[in-house]
Amino acid sequence: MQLLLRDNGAVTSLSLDQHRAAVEALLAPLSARRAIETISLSASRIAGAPDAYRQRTLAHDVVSPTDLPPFDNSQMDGYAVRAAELSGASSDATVRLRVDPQINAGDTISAIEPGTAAPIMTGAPLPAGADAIVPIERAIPDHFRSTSVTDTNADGDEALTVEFASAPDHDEFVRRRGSDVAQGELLLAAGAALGPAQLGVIAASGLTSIDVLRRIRVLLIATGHEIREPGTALQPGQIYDSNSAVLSQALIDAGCTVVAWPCRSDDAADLLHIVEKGAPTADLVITVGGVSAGAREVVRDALGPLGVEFSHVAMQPGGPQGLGLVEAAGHPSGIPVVTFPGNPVSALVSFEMFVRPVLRRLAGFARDEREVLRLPLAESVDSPVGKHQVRRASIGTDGRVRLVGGPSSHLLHSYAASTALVHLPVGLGHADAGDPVDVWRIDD
Ligand SMILES: Nc1nc2c(c(=O)[nH]1)N[C@H]1C(S)=C(S)[C@@H](COP(=O)(O)OP(=O)(O)OC[C@H]3O[C@@H](n4cnc5c(N)ncnc54)[C@H](O)[C@@H]3O)O[C@H]1N2
Ligand code: MOO
Repeated sequence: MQLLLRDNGAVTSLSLDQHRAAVEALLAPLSARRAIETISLSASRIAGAPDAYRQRTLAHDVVSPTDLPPFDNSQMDGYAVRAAELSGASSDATVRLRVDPQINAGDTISAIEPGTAAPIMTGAPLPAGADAIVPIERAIPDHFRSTSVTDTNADGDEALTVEFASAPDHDEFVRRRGSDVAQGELLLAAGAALGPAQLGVIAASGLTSIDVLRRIRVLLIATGHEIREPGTALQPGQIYDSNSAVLSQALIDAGCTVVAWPCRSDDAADLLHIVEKGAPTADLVITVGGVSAGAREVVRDALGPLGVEFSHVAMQPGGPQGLGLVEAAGHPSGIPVVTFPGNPVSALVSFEMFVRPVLRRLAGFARDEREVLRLPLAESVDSPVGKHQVRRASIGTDGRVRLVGGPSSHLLHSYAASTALVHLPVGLGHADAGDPVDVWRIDD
């Protein structure tokens, strides 16, 4: 690996917007490089392997192979009629029609004779000759009768009949073939996120496989001599690795796949080994920890000489940030590397602020940014004037926002108890109870 694009320079100070723009520019080429994969579709597959279908976006436009609905059919349980035959019907002058055989959903397409009405169920094919449906509630009688029942008409003929006291409009309660989407029309556009309705319309059209964008593959490297895997015994001074869990889940939620490969060492060679081995099958490397001002900072020591540039962003938590392109096998232009600070709250806030929106845009989600609410504070708050501070909070039933825990970036438990992030921008310094602040909901 060698230095690409960036020089290993001194730490620069950046505004939040400057770092956001830098991350966006670094990751932008990922959209052009994304491979396509074909996934098979069926309800049993979706239920059996839900992860394969979650947070997916279409690689190409999909054209409908069929009309939907595929044939004219009834929108109501009722009678299929010729509307013109009932044009004079009123409560004073009802029109009586002979009842044809019943048509159920799934029956083949039949026909009605003039002067007849066919009992028809919702979704059943409209018989030839009919051009309107009268719901059963508007027929006399307002319930279906057995074919063994007969009425005697004025001529003395015995037949099952039905009366109508009003005239339907032409096409009333008829669902015309192709009225949802016609064969050859765009079924779903490239980039469409596949939610329930999108997967449903693909199934309705009879398609059994679709091309989707391959997920962005992230090599996630939590670092630190002190971190250990939960479930193993801790020596004094060691802690369990929470950042691997925090960011794996955050990345999966953003539509990525993750290889979490912690570096439980402060030795730059160990980190470089992980990058070298993991990068060929990844699109993006995210490291956590090892970037501040300590005597040994594994990320800074290992990746600084390779071109990753470290800066201090005017944000708290999440001040120490880094990014760059690092040469790696399988990446002719270098693999993008984003480095987060190690405090777990700093790492997750960094992800929220800089990476989540870009990854969601790359994944094609219409809602890439968090929803911003403007809500009054339930209490006064102080913030560092020169920094954009992000506090953890919850939204009360009174619509006021209550801070959860203090500003320190080790308070992961407070984050876990929060439903919102509160933004206290550069220059604010102090806000009183009742003052409005920008709030992101994070409880979706
Ligand atoms: N003299 C200075 N000290 C520090 C500065 C500074 O500017 N000058 N910045 C502080 C800020 S702000 C932050 S944030 C941290 C960032 O430090 P690092 O990115 O180098 O992270 P570490 O030192 O490796 O860890 C910080 C903290 O987080 C814990 N940690 C790390 N990894 C994990 C993990 N996977 N799971 C759970 N907890 C983890 C680690 O034990 C430390 O307590 O630096 C400040 N210092
Ligand atoms: O900026 Mo550090 O991320 O506050 O704790």
